[in-house]
Amino acid sequence: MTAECCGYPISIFFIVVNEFCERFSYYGMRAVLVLYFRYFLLWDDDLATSIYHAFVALCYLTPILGAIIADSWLGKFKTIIYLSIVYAIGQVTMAISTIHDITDANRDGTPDNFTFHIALSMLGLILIALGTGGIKPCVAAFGGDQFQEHQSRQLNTFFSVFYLCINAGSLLSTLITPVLRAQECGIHTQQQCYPLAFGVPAVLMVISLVVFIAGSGMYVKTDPEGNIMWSVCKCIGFAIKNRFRHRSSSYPKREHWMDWANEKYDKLLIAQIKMVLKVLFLYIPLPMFWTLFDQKGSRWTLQATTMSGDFVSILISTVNPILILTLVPIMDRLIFPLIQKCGLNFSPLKRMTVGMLFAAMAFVSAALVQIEIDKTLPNFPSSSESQLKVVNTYSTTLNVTISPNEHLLIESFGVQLHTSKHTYSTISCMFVNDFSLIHGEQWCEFSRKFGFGASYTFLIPSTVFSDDCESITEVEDMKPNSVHMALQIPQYFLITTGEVMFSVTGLQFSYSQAPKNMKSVLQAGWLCTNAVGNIIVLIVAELGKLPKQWAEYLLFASLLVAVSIIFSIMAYFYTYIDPAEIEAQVRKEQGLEPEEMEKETLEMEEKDEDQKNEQGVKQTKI
Ligand SMILES: N[C@@H](Cc1ccccc1)C(=O)N[C@@H](Cc1ccccc1)C(=O)O
Repeated sequence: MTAECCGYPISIFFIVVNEFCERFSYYGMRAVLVLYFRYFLLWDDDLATSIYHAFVALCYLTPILGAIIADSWLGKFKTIIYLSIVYAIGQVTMAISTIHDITDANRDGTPDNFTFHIALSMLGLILIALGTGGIKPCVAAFGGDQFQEHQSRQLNTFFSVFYLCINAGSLLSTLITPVLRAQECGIHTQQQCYPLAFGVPAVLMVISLVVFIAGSGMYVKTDPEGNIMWSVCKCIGFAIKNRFRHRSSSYPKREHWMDWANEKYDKLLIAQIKMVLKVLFLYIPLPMFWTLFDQKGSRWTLQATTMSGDFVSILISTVNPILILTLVPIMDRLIFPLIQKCGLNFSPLKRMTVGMLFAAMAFVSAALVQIEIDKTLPNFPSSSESQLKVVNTYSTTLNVTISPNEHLLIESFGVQLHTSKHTYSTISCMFVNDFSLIHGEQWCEFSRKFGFGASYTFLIPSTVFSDDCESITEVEDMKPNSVHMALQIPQYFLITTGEVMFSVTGLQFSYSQAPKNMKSVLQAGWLCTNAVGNIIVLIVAELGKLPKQWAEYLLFASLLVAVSIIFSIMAYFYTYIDPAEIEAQVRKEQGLEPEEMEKETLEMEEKDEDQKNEQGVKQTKI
């Protein structure tokens, strides 16, 4: 009997606090990682972003490893502890790699041995990816394991609270770590304080581990039932081989292709594999959601840089977790119960489909914003056009006539331009920051705010020597960004609503539909859909760019709508199961008690090994 508080096992308190600290550590480190590559290691933008994305992709591929270790070998509890130690070591290594004084022998403020810092930070990142990815499927599943059968309502709430903790941790850290980086620190010279920005996430990871260990006495710990993944692979392999051997029509068909493993494998194992495969099959269309979701970190951020408004980076990194913290309680307490009261069955798979549609709507909204932005952007000559700029420095308007040419993109400044068809009146080029102009002995102070995205030309006549700064003419060649960033709020709102419906539900669904001994594996499968989604972003969005950004947004929205239709059809044919009930039923059919079942599986494995050994002996004799 586990200790309870308000119907919840007390042990989950340690698990959610552990998750909060771990996510603080992960997102905090991620928030300053590209800056570290760019300004500490002095990598160019391309290298910095490529290594960053490679690291993120690795973080979502390692869950499979963690799940196999947990379900087949160490169990979830020990896997979380061991991999958290690896993770904490990785964070500490990363923090040490950012101390410039270690190799700054000449004390000029820059490291003298970049190879040392690069090697150490890469080692740190590999350990972090192994740790964060490895424990990810285990922590959610381990949290679920703490609940008993009568606590199914609390179990669903747990996954929502778990998601809230993730976002509270990520929100705080993405706000705090950039501020820590902006501090100055150092032994010989004062530099931007990367050791502090990476050190705090390292401390949080250690705290996360300590909190998890502190709850040790209270957890429900399930031991792994032998090397389950190996047994699963062998069983599937045998079913395929056996089916192939009996492909002639004289053999009667079987209900499921996995039933071809009946001759050799335990019925319970076969039933469990069927449950897992059914869910994994359902996951096939899901990466498309993440393909859209993950573009908010790339495409949408770039879109924001062409808009007006301050605090771009802070807004971008915090809007998602802030919305999650607001929307999860609203959905759980208000929207879902209301839908239920209306007599509608809003099942998990329906929620996920609606989540996809919300993400598609977010992209339609992004496309509309893009169209507005495009209207304000300057015209640049295409590869088949030429551009002509005419600048008039006289104080009176000049008339210039140009013979018509359809390939000529004409801009003119202080000039009435006549072609046979149109009259143009525009402007040209170039300073984008506050500056002082020095001309001989004369200073002309320009102190004004230049709008982002704008381009200016300052025309300085020779008369400027006669103390006449006023005669300098300012021409605004390109207008500053004028579409306000607030227009992005609807798309962020829609995608986050989609995330709550899709991701929180997916987490619950993956847990509830998995057999007891494969909970982590299905969580890892769920996380893999995200890794695949990221890979699709890299392939489709990077290689196959459409000429117009809004068209690309609409293309992604249409693809997701198509995928959500396919998913809804697949979901229609999916029957929700209670894995524990099916397992009990199979056991009953076999007339076996649970312990006997385990014994039988072991005997089967031993027989298998003996057969192999025998064959080996025979072969040596021949
Ligand atoms: N909403 C995200 C966290 C986030 C924080 C700051 C900026 C963007 C996102 C979230 O809850 N992530 C979860 C679930 C998840 C989502 C996508 C891929 C894997 C897991 C997380 O565990 O980090």
